[in-house]
Parts: sequence; structure tokens; C-alpha cells
Amino acid sequence: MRALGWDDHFAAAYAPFDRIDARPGRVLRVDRGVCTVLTTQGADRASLGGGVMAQAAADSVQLPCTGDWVVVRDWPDRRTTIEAVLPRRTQIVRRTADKDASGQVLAANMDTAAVIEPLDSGPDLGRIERLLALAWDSEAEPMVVLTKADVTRYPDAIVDQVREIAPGVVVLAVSADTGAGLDELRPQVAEGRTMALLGRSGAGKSTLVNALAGTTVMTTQAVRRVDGKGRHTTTHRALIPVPGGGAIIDTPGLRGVGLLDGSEGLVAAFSDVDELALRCKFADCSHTTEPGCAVQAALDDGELTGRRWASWLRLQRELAHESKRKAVRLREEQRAARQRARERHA
Ligand SMILES: Nc1nc2c(ncn2[C@@H]2O[C@H](COP(=O)(O)OP(=O)(O)OP(=O)(O)O)[C@@H](O)[C@H]2O)c(=O)[nH]1
Ligand SMILES: [Zn+2]
Repeated sequence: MRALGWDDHFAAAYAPFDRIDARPGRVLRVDRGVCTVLTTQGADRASLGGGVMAQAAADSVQLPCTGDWVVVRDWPDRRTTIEAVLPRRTQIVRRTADKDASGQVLAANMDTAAVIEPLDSGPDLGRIERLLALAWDSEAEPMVVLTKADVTRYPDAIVDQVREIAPGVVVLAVSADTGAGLDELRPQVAEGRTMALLGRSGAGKSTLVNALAGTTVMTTQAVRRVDGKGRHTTTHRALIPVPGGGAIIDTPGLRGVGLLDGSEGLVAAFSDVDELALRCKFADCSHTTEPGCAVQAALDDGELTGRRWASWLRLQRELAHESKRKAVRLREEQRAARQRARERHA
């Protein structure tokens, strides 16, 4: 348990739940509401207890997810349930596609949130920026891992290019084929540490897991099936213990991730742009035509690329749009509640 990150902090959170038929465990994966939980007694399948279900109904972020430390309870009829999710230290949350735009937790309690981008088709800088905002939001240490370094002739040049758009973040190029760069990554999955991988399908996440965890765990754990729309989806969202070390969390291949309203990770991911904007002559500079605009000056002399500036504007607009949607939804809910109250009193 310690190897997987169990510590005094989680032990203290568990203490109030401690009883003879309860034990702590870490969620390895979730399939349609059934969790596979690793405890000192091995892996167990557990369904959600009533309390957890009630909390999750009010807020989907409360649903147990891969990486969570939970309280499992054994019942006389041999059922096992999850009675509580211990407070997370870190979590990667994305906006779900459904209309109520709630959050979905992709991974919990990781120390490192690694953005995985392959080098076989020139890295998509915009995607790295977006995923980095998510990684910064998680409170874990963000990182960029460029995979398949063996298929490109000048990986170092690309690493430099990516560093430019990832201020304050370690950027590594690795190859599962040649093993290059893997040693620099291993400390992230040392005993007691967990690294989560975030990236699109085909980015090389499973291959990286295999390279770090040794065996071909993923191929045996991955459950590929065709969803209702005939697409192949990888349903694994698994935590894989690393022999002699900590753990890796492989999130499902992300098609697109929406940032949640209130994301502060965006500012952290664009700290260079944020600092530039602070140097403008006017505090309320719109960075378009004002004299003394540091952003326009940086764009002119090439210190800031037009691509990065446009990317920042686009993500900011997206967040603004999200908070507007949220405000509208809140107002509608309040109006409906008032209406119900009136009807009760009528
Ligand atoms: N040349 C080379 N190919 C690699 C490397 N790592 C992964 N690949 C290939 O890239 C493809 C995708 O790798 P996966 O590990 O399956 O990608 P993934 O991110 O797990 O994708 P999903 O499971 O769909 O989320 C496979 O065909 C791998 O063989 C590498 O280091 N070098
Ligand atoms: Zn300005």
C-alpha cells in the first residue's frame, strides 16, 4: 500500500471509517460503476455504497475514479461496497460533453500529470497547451513526454520547440523502442509515486506503460469493445502498479478535452503570456491597438508567436463561454426552484 502512495495523510482520513468489516484500498479501474479495488487482500470488485451514490448524484466529480483511495466494506452476503472516497490530493477533471457540462475525473492522487504527445506526426502544440492547462489544474506536477522519439531525426529540436510553449514544465523525449529517455522518467514512478498519462488515442500511452511496468500488463487489462456508434473505444482507465516502484495511471485516449469553468491552470500554462500582459502600459489593455502594449511588441519582434497568442485567446474565450453557460444554468435552476415554491404555496 505504501508503494502505491498510501501515507499518514490518507491513514488519518481513513481513521473515522475504521471498523472490523472495512478496509482501505486504491481503485485500479472503473467499469460501468463497478470498481476494481486493490487492498492488502488483493484485487476486489466493489459496487457503490448508498452514501457514495447519493453524493455522486449531486456532483459527478464525487464518483470514485482510478487512483482514488477508498473505504471498502464487506457485507455478510459477500458483497463488497465502496463506502467512501477519501479526499483527493490531486485530480484531473475534464468537462463532460453532455449539456449540463459537469466535471468528469480522469485520474486521482497522482504526483505527476504527464501530457503524452507522439513525435511521429509533428507534435500538436495546441493540444499540448490545452492538456497542460488540465495538468496544471490537477495540482500534480505537470510534465510533457514526447513519445516515439526514434521515428524523428531531430528530437532535440522539437523538444526545444515544445519547451517554449511549456514554461516551468519538464519536457522529455522518450522511445519505448530504443529505451531512450526512459531512465529520466522512472523517478516519476518510484515507490510511493503515481504518474498519470494524458493524451490522445495512439499517443503511445499503453506502450509507455509496458516499457515502465515491464510486462505486457496493458494488453491483458485493456478491454477494447465497440461502443453504440460502432467506434472502437478503449474502456480501460487503469492504474498499473510498477513492480518495485509506484504506479502509472493510463487515462482513456482523449478525443478532445474541455476546460472547466474556473480553470486556473490556463493562466499557469500560459504564464509567459500572462507576464507579458502585465507589462502593458495600461492595466486594462486589450492588446490590440493601445500604445505601450507589451503583447503587440512581443508579437512584432517574434518573442511571442502568433500561434501561441491565438491559442491563448481561443482557450480564454472557451472558458468565458463556459462560465456564461454556467451562470445561465444557475439562473434557470433558481427560477425553477422559485416556481416550485410558489406552486407549493398556491
Ligand atoms: N516507433 C515507435 N512506435 C511506438 C512507440 N511507442 C508506441 N509506438 C506505436 O504507436 C502506436 C500507438 O501506441 P499505443 O501505446 O497503443 O497508444 P495509446 O496512447 O495507448 O493509444 P490508446 O490505447 O488508443 O489510448 C502503436 O502502434 C505503437 O507500436 C515508440 O517508442 N516508437
Ligand atoms: Zn497590451
